[in-house]
Amino acid sequence: MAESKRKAELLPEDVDTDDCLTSYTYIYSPDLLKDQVAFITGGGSGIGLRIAEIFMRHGCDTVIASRNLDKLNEAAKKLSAVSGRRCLPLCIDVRQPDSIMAAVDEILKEFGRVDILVNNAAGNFLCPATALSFNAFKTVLEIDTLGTFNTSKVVYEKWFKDHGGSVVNISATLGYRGQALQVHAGSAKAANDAMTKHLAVEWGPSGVRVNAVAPGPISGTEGYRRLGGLSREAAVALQSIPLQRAGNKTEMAHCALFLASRASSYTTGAILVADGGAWLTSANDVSMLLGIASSKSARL
Ligand SMILES: CC/C=C\C/C=C\C/C=C\C/C=C\C/C=C\C/C=C/C=C/C(=O)SCCNC(=O)CCNC(=O)[C@H](O)C(C)(C)COP(=O)(O)OP(=O)(O)OC[C@H]1O[C@@H](n2cnc3c(N)ncnc32)[C@H](O)[C@@H]1OP(=O)(O)O
Ligand SMILES: NC(=O)C1=CN([C@@H]2O[C@H](COP(=O)(O)OP(=O)(O)OC[C@H]3O[C@@H](n4cnc5c(N)ncnc54)[C@H](OP(=O)(O)O)[C@@H]3O)[C@@H](O)[C@H]2O)C=CC1
Repeated sequence: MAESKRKAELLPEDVDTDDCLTSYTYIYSPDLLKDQVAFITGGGSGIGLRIAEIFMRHGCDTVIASRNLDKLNEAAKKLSAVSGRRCLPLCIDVRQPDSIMAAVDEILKEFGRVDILVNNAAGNFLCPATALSFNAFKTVLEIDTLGTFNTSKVVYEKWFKDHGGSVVNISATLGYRGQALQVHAGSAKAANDAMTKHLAVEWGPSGVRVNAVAPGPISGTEGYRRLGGLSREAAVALQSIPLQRAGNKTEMAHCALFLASRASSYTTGAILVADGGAWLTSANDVSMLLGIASSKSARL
């Protein structure tokens, strides 16, 4: 098969824009999430923004929530324009349970329901353990792990407990084999994978499914830029991934859509690995591939 054809098949329409897609071809029924409401943390940028867009293109209204309200307001306008659905931007810090409680009260007042929670908010940077301050490790744990628990608990208690629902956590395969410069994020995401399974068991009887998507390197995102994805070395390193490329945001949104929707109605406690096979190969240490030295004082 010609190389160009093979690559074209691997890459669904996507451009590494920080914006919404200019065109979209449906894989699932356009009505898959019709009239549902999704609450997406960190939905104003990157993977979260694309998840919001794809959900809205499938008939869903969304709430996008994070710390920067200006960014969210701008994103919400664009999302509504491309989808014709409603998007409510709300300011929250997932480390602050009070801010989540206020947001969920607002969602229930505005929409009268919430069907899907996507725990996408996270923080990460490359840093060797010796240079990582106690507060830096704590901060990443607080955003990624406590933030996921805080948001899940509030949504469960205020709505899912009595009405059922679907939780989708955005994890990462970066720590599956262990990696230098990533002890904070790898530990946080590993805890989240455990949390996914625990909550799936505990909340299943209430009709709540809890699943996770575990991405590898996803282009056109802050995470990709922060971890060196735009470097020349990364272009070479990406060839060590079995699918020989980075993933894209639309591909992650399709995984989240599958797990959020009735397409996966008998699936709970699952972690859907979407990393092109990256973690299966031995050469998957980002710092090693990018030639980043893990010196005692390095701060990247
Ligand atoms: C991408 C690689 C490409 C190619 C490689 C090719 C092949 C690889 C093959 C396989 C690999 C497979 C997979 C890996 C690939 C990709 C994995 C990507 C994972 C991405 C995960 C993400 O989470 S991405 C999300 C990115 N977005 C963000 O981080 C935005 C949000 N972030 C923030 O708000 C901040 O950065 C924050 C997390 C620090 C929180 O901010 P705030 O609450 O304001 O906290 P601060 O007060 O600023 O800081 C708190 C303490 O943290 C210290 N700190 C801050 N920044 C750094 C840093 N850069 N280094 C070290 N320490 C830092 C800060 O000093 C504070 O500590 P003190 O002790 O000083 O108080
Ligand atoms: N990009 C990649 O290659 C990979 C990404 N992932 C995961 O995908 C998800 C999205 O990452 P990506 O799109 O790259 O990065 P982004 O930086 O675009 O997304 C992170 C979002 O989290 C929000 N956020 C951060 N801290 C908080 C907080 N305390 N409270 C509320 N919201 C917060 C940010 O908004 P604001 O600043 O307004 O608060 C931002 O919108 C993350 O869970 C990440 O770990 C996993 C593997 C690979």
